Amino acid sequence: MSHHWGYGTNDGPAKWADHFPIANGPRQSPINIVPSQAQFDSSLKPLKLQYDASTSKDILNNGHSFQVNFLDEKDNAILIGGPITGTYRLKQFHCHWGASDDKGSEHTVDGVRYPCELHLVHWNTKYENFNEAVSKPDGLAVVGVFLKLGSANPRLQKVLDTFDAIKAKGQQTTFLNFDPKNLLPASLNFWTYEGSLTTPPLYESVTWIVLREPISVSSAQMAKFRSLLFSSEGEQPCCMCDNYRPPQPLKGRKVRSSFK
Ligand SMILES: Cc1cc(=S)c(O)co1
Ligand SMILES: [Zn+2]
Repeated sequence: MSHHWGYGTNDGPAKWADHFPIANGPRQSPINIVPSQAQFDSSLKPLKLQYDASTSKDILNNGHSFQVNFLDEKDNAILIGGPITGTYRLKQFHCHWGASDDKGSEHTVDGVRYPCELHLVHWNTKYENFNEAVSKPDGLAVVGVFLKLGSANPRLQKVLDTFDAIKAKGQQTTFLNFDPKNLLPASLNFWTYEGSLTTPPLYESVTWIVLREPISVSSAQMAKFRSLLFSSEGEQPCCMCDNYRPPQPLKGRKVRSSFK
């Protein structure tokens, strides 16, 4: 049976180890990235996000975040190159954000927190499907993109415009023809390290690819993220915010960079 977990005082990140002991494992995420300690690796290939024929399906409030789901029966939207070998398919993207603009990202850079972090989740097609891949050491590759306070982001606005239809946990609405490539920054320079899901079950199955260049988000757009609810319709409304896990111990892991 899947155990209830959340981001509150009684069920939040500090309590996750009670039911998911891997929370104290050797390759947990997120981490604080220290650029001066990252090692440039010239063997890293350029990152390729081939999303041309991406087929978004719907957008869901799953009680932890919003999630845009993609058809992944074919190689419509794939990730190749970078630190990975083989082909990984885009399954979904979601975000983590704060109750105020001074926090919200999961990864930090020299201790700096962004108001929001976007995760594009891909699974290794050497496995049958996402559910097979999600628990394997080389099962997933997640591209992380920081959102930095600034001008309003018109591409992001298309996602935010669906939020009134998915305000409560369990609500879902059709969301077709959205190309997440439009959410990427100009530069695909990245840091990479071996880590985990940042939510239970916290499987240590993720090759993390964190882009150095953030994309912009306005304070008003951040307020729209916070209009979502953790709670279901009819329950006491609980604002969906601070749905981020703080940085975890590096435990000797190396962070590599694709740039000098
Ligand atoms: C599969 C998956 C990955 C991440 S990073 C998350 O937050 C939830 O689910
Ligand atoms: Zn995530």
